[in-house]
Amino acid sequence: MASMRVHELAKEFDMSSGDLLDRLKEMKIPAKSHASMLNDAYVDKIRKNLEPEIRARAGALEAEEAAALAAEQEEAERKRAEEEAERKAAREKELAEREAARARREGSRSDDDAEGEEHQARKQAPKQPSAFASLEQQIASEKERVERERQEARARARAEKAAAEVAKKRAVEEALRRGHKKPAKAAPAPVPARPAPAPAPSRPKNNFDSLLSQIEAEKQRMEAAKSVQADTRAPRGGKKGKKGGAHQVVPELEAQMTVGEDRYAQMAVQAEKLQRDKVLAEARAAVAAANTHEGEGRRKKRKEKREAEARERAELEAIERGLDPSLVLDDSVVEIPQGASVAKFAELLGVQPNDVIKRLFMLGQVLTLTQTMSDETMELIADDMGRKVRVVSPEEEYAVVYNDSEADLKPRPPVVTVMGHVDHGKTSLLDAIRDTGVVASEAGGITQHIGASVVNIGDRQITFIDTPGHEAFTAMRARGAQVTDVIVLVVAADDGVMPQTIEAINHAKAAEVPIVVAVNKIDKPGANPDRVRQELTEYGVIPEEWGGSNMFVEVSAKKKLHIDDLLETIILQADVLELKANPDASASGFVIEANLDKGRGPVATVLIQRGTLHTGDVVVAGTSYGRVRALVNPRGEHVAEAKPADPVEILGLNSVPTAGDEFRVFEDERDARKLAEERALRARLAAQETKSHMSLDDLFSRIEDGKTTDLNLIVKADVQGSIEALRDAFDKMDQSEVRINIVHSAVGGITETDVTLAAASDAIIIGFNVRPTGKSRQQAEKEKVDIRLYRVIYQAIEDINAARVGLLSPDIVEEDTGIAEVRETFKVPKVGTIAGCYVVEGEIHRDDKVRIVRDGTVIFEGHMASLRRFKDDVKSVKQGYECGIGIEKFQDLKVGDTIEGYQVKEVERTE
Ligand SMILES: Nc1nc2c(ncn2[C@@H]2O[C@H](COP(=O)(O)OP(=O)(O)OP(=O)(O)O)[C@@H](O)[C@H]2O)c(=O)[nH]1
Repeated sequence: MASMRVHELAKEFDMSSGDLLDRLKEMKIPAKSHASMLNDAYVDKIRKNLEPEIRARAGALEAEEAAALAAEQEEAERKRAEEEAERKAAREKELAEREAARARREGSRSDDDAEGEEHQARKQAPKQPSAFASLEQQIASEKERVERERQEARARARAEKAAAEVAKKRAVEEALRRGHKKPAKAAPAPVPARPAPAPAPSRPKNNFDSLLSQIEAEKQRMEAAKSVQADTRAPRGGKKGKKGGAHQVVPELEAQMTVGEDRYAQMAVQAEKLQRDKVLAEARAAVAAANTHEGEGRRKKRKEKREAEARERAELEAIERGLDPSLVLDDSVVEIPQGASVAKFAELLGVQPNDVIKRLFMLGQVLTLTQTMSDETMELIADDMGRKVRVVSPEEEYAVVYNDSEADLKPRPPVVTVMGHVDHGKTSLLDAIRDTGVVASEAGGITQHIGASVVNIGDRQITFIDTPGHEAFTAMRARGAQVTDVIVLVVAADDGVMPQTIEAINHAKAAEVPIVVAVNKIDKPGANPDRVRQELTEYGVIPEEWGGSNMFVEVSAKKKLHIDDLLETIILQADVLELKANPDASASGFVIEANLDKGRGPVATVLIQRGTLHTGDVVVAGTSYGRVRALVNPRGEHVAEAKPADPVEILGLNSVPTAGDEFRVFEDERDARKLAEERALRARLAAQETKSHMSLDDLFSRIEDGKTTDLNLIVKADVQGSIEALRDAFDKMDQSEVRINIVHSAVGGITETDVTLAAASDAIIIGFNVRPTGKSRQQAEKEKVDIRLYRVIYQAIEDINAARVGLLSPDIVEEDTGIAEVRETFKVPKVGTIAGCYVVEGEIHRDDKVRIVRDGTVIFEGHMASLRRFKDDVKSVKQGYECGIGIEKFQDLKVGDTIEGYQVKEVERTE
């Protein structure tokens, strides 16, 4: 036996669910609502407990019903008898009255016998009442019949209802007895054979005052009945099924209607059927609605099921991949700063750093917590973890847009770059300008090379970028550093327009910078300034006096002729440009030169473009940052501030920035540090990412073998300008066969890290006026990293070009002999400085050429003046011995310097 719900059981017992719940409570059977499920045991117990009660109730109901029925029947009988008596009395009274009237009429007729035929006819009229009397009787009997039938129908309905109730109770008893889940379906509700008739038309009054009105009423009733009947037989086109339609046709019902059956009964049956249909229709609609609802519910459930399955799959996958499943379900994108360390990456993703390290290891990358991850690696690892990340560059993070109002802008000096063909006199002209300007008046002629100079003409200032030539200009521009307002194009009057003159014009035009032409060397006999003017017109540089827009000045750098004119012309050109900047803001600009100063540490010359820079300001310049310890102007003076277009040296940076780097003052030192460190990490990473192995000697054979098309270089130099110049030269090389990549470049000696990086990225190290420091040389030998040292750029370019075509075999090579370390220095009168040294490597010879290396940088090259052991001159000193060394024309030896001995040897070409 299955379980049942409370309401089902309540129905079985013909009681309300509430009542049953109360009883269940008494029986201590747990059930909360009508929908609560009752198990078999409880159902049995309930039945057992309630059976007597139900039985008794059914019995009581039966007796009660029988008594009520009897009383009702008795009452109906009594009423009927009363009515019958009333009717009889009325009829008798009426008959008596009629008899009396007739008697009266008989008496008067004997008095009126003499009246005529016509009168007789009229007199016969009183015979009419007898006809009406018959009709009256008919009406009365009809009314009587209707009333009787009505009474009988009522009694029958009551009896049937009582019988149905009794049957139902019996069924319940039967069910209880048989233990059925549900009682036998209760007898269908008896359809009253003769339900209450349709409302009768206005009932005639007992005294029948107006027979005509009664007749009329009867007619109306008949008509009404007829119309009802007609309606019930209306054509099938009727609005079948319309809610609330009282006279709809039910075809199956029509068939049920027997011709002889009482019309009212038929109508009642039909009404009931209609009612049932209506209920059914409503039920169907409700079911349909429920189905629709259920449909939606099902769809929703299906969707939820699908989602749950997908989630489950993702979770399983995550578990298989060793992930925290909850992370997989997180769709949000995490922003990670570029160059983030493993620890930072893990922290931002909210994952275990060990997990990240493990995954990195699986990818073949062995990184520690503090090591940085590349953009690609971060994305790979994140993807591996089922996460989404977006790598944000520091520039993006700290992006800033300057928006100065017109009122804040003040006039500023112009910034000028000198360009021109080789040997046309750029350097000489700059020197001449400096001599003309205030610098020339400085005592002792000490000039401070900071990468830019300032000259004053009256109360006007002009800033010159010291590095002449378009290489530096282009290199700066390539890095987004547009610092030049005016270009002075130097053209030798005796030589005219040459290839680099044209290049310079093109660069100036590309940068949309106006050109002032300095026709130089006019002191020379073969000088022809007009020819220069003429030639320049071909390249769109047209003198003002010829209707163009370019100002021309004829000068002699050597003889310092018309230098003032040139400066005034530059001022004029600047006035045309209306150069302005906001001086009342935090400073920003570009690094134009940077190096590592022996005594002062990292030094950067910056050109202020906006705002005013003060000592004590916190700045970021490329990957460097720091608080400005001192500001030095081009005259070597310490200044408290620098304004727009001022070049100034910054002391206090933590490292050497790169020429072309943007610099900016930060309010918060922590932000400055963060940006700089992130940039530095990114730079290191970029260097680390390139991997392969290379030597300049086998470049050609590799190209032939089709093994490589890349030449990776690490460039170290004493000044940034050399790096930029080399980079620019490489950019111009034909790279169709060999692509040259500078994977890392910096100012300073060649370190062990450089060698490691070179080994990792299969790069060659190129050094300009720098030397390997510490154990880097040994490491390079061990790792077979090719280190090439040069003094001039063109040698490096020549070598690389030669290597590309397999011609690399230098005629002359420098062979290192030995290295001595300066442990002490002595001032010897009339001789100069003598270094007390210790030979750490090889054997150093008296006739060796020497390099003096300090902090990895070659600070001097020359010859030995003396080599002594104790007081004796010796020819050589071997590793592990002490000696005294004097250097020709160099007295600045310091403890910690290394003296490298080498010999220049001719080597036969190997091709
Ligand atoms: N007669 C004469 N000689 C000049 C003049 N200006 C420069 N020179 C000479 O021209 C040569 C080249 O001068 P630089 O100033 O080195 O020329 P540059 O354009 O800087 O050369 P690079 O740096 O090699 O591109 C030097 O020997 C100068 O002395 C001048 O006005 N008259």
